[in-house]
Amino acid sequence: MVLLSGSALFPLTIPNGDSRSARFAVLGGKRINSFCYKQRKEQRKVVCACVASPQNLRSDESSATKFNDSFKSENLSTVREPEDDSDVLIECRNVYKSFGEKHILRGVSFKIKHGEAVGIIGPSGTGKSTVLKIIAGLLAPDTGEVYIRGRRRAGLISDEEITGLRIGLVFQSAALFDSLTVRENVGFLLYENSSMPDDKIAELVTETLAAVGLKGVEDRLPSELSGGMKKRVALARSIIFDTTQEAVEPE
Ligand SMILES: Nc1ncnc2c1ncn2[C@@H]1O[C@H](COP(=O)(O)OP(=O)(O)OP(=O)(O)O)[C@@H](O)[C@H]1O
Repeated sequence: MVLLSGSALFPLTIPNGDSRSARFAVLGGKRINSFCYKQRKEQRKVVCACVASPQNLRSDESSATKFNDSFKSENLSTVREPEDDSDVLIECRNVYKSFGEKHILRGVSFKIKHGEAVGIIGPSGTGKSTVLKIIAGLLAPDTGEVYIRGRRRAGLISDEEITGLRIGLVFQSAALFDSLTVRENVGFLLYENSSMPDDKIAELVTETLAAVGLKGVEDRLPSELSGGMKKRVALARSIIFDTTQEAVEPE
């Protein structure tokens, strides 16, 4: 599962997406239509894409309230309610999150089924990335619960042993290691935590980069890439993380 965060990720093709449909939930604004993209592989992914309107720069409490009202009442919970809860991969139940006096999330509830693609759209500062960070386990909610495959996620990333599930989060800023090449960035987890031979890792890196539309950049440093290329490299890194679970040795 790969989560994407940030408006600058678009337009971006979604590799290996298998969703039959995708949904958008809108934070702090009007809902737009769901969209579909073509099935390309059997592998299942959930992609949460956050898109904020660049001209609507609000981060105050009123926009947060709107966001959550909209989020809860007319979007994720009602666009397409899963008929069968056994197929629910992610559930947020009445999640609240504040930063100091800023009440960002106020009772966010939704379910995402296995294989669905969901986008969260809304003005800047309304909490889209915060939702993703809570799902990924990088932030703990103040109150409320997050369930992944029916198991409660209690907090930060190290707390979970949810069998067979890894979450890759592509940040708005690509968060690459500046001093490592593209190959080393994308293959980082495998170089550090697997016994896979280097040439096999290099091969996987090249394949995954090709899947996100990048060829021949393996030996470049992040500083030699454009902003969009950096994001694709970050996406490739998340995909490798997602697709090579068996090769990675537990710490
Ligand atoms: N660690 C933090 N400490 C304090 N405030 C934070 C923290 N993380 C987020 N915020 C605040 O929470 C609000 C929501 O942030 P978030 O990044 O979730 O918004 P967003 O909807 O993803 O915005 P954008 O579209 O601009 O990326 C913002 O006002 C932000 O300043």
